[in-house]
Amino acid sequence: MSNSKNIEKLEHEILELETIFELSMDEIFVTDGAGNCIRVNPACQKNCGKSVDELVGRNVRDLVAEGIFTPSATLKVLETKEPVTVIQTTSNGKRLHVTSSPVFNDSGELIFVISNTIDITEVLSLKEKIKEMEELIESYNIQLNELKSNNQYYGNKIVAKSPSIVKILELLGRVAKVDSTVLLLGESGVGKTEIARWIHDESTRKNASFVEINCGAIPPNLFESELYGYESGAFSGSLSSGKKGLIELADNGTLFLDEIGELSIDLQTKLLQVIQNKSFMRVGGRKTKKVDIRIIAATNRDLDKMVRDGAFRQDLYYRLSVVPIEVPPLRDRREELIELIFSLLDRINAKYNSNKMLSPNVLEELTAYDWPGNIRELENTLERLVVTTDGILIDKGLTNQPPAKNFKEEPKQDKAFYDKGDFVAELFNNNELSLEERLESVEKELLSYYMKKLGSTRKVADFLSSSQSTISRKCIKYKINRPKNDL
Ligand SMILES: Nc1ncnc2c1ncn2[C@@H]1O[C@H](COP(=O)(O)OP(=O)(O)OP(=O)(O)O)[C@@H](O)[C@H]1O
Repeated sequence: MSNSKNIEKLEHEILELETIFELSMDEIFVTDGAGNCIRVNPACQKNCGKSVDELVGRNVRDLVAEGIFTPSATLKVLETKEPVTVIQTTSNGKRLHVTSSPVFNDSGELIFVISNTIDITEVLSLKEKIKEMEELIESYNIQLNELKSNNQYYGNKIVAKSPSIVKILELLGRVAKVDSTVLLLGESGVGKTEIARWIHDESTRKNASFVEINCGAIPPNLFESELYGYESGAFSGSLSSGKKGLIELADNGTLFLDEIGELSIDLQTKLLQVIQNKSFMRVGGRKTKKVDIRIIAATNRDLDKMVRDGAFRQDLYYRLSVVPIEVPPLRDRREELIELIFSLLDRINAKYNSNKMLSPNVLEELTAYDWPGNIRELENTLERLVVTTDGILIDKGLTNQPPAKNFKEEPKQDKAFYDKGDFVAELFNNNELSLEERLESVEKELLSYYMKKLGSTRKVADFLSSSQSTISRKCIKYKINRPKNDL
């Protein structure tokens, strides 16, 4: 090959190498054997905030002394004459992975140090986040195991850590074995139903039914047929086979009379007869039936005052309050707030097949809040946090969304539904209607009522213990108006 051809080839190779050097996204930093920068590519600007001109000619000792980067892999190579890798921090906060290698001449003198630098700021910050998350999971696991072992005596479902609840459950554990009637008093959402179920599960009746009657939700004109059942042909529209009432369904088990304070005096009288005689007669029947039931009643009303005001029968009150128990509100049970939060979160995660966790900040916010709506309000709030958070970590708490209202409380006090006597009469008296049509008209009436009252499918689903998708589907089916912003 001629000389000129050789020069041309060399020039081409130099151009090729220079282009690679200039365009490399990773920084290449070259010093002489004394640590003076003789070459660096433009990638240095984003790594340490200095341009090529500001670095070439400078000694690495000065650059380290000025805090432009530290530590220097070049200096270590100058000391050890060996290739070195370090994690470097620069003056503009970047974290760099730097590998430096020595280059020797034929006489073994170190003539260059060549450093290759990769920006790993993002990788390191992700690594730190993963480590934090792992530590968080570990701390939650420890807390969870502690909670589980503390809670063994009361089973996994019911949280009992505060001295007041522990005392109540100890007493009720003994009462559960005998058939004494228990009256559970306390604000709405404090866990009266949960405790009633627990008594049933602890009793010898646990293999028979636990039948819950919400006394405030049964329309008065259906009370007898619901509670006592009816014989075939008892009234037009009744099932030809007759129907067992709730009292009969609870035979050998527990009858839980929730919201007992909502019963009218007339219905109180009927109930008293059942409790006294442990017997009843189906509507349209001729024979009384004996039942073996254990009664537990609950209310958030002041029954004592209702008796004084003549709104509740004194004899029924005495019958029910053999063992009266005042369930304290959540604000007086702060010791078990964290346990409750974890237990409810577990339940909600299982419901949504998710695995969300609370950040320490949100946990702190939840434990500092007063929870006027008690455990149900806490449960609703947690459920909302779970369904509205995208990632696995719930890190936005109450400040961004006010705690869920205690939806169940409001309509329970409202008697508007009971005024629909005509609607109920039509259901029973219009013989043209099939069973399907009658059921649909009840469903439509219920949903229109609660949509008006509560204003969103989510709240109605919550109140009626259904899913939001079911309520939405039924609203569409029955052409029930939904607010524009209904989520
Ligand atoms: N000790 C507890 N441990 C775990 N969950 C609980 C506990 N107490 C209550 N809950 C949960 O809190 C919610 C409200 O409790 P519950 O329905 O028993 O309250 P309540 O006093 O009967 O309310 P209301 O008077 O409105 O009927 C339920 O979802 C229940 O499962």
